[in-house]
Amino acid sequence: MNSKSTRNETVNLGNHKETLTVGRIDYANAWPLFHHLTAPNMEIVSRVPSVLNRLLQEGDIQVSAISSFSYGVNADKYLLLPHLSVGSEGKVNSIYLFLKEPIEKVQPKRIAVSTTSATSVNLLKIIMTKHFGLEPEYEAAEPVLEDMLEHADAALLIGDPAIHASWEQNGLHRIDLGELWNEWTGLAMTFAVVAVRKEAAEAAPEALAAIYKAFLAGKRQSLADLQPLIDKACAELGGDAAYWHMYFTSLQYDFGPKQQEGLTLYFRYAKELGLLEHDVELRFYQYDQSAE
Ligand SMILES: C=C(O[C@@H]1C=C(C(=O)O)C=C[C@H]1O)C(=O)O
Repeated sequence: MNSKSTRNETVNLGNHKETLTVGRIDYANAWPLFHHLTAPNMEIVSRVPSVLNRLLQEGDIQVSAISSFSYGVNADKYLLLPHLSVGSEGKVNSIYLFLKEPIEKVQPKRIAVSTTSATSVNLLKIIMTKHFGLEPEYEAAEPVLEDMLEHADAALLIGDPAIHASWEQNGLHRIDLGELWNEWTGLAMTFAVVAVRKEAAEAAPEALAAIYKAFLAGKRQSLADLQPLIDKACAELGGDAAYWHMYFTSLQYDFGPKQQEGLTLYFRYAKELGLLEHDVELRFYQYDQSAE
């Protein structure tokens, strides 16, 4: 083999194995999907959900965990990676509306909502309108509870800041949005999905197949032994092992018929209220082992 053909071989390999950038949600809720995720031809960027939503929408990254609402907005451009999500059927423990007064007693007029969220902000609007029959004003705010409540009657937090606020003795009332959704509709709620841009799925099928396989393997490994995640959470976020065991086992990471039913109803309500412009169909990436 002369040096020319060797070089060509390398170039060909390079074309086939394009690198994809994968967006990772920067909160504990997504750790079971990402903690063990490794694949060749992959770079990872860690951000809060709203930033990942924008990076994937603008094509700056090709694959990402995103707010499920953002899938609803961009469904024509994305495919869902099957069997991957972050959600709950009941308490989610990290998506809370904190209120100065119980909602049965005082109707909130102004609600500050975290700039990091898309799914939960719109879920809150659905719940306020359709469940409580209320039309409060919403203002986007950085996720700092005290500041949010300076000008508002209630505040929506998600992710790690919501967990930390739930540990404080702040005298606030709180509503767990996953729990309320489940009591109201009887269904599960999916807050995050993992999506790929269609053109990336076409351009880099091998890299995508390898990353998808790594996602499934990494999730399986995380759920088979939660201890490394629990240890990391105690060290980085505080709290004790019992709390984090409860937290990771309350969340759901699959995206089966139950989760799809709940998310489909959420998209229907969002469309009814004008929060989404279109009906949303769930369309999936077809994993093809021979593509690897
Ligand atoms: C479970 C959670 O769900 C998160 C909520 C999101 C949203 O509201 O847009 C996005 C991603 C999820 O990881 C959480 O915040 O803890």
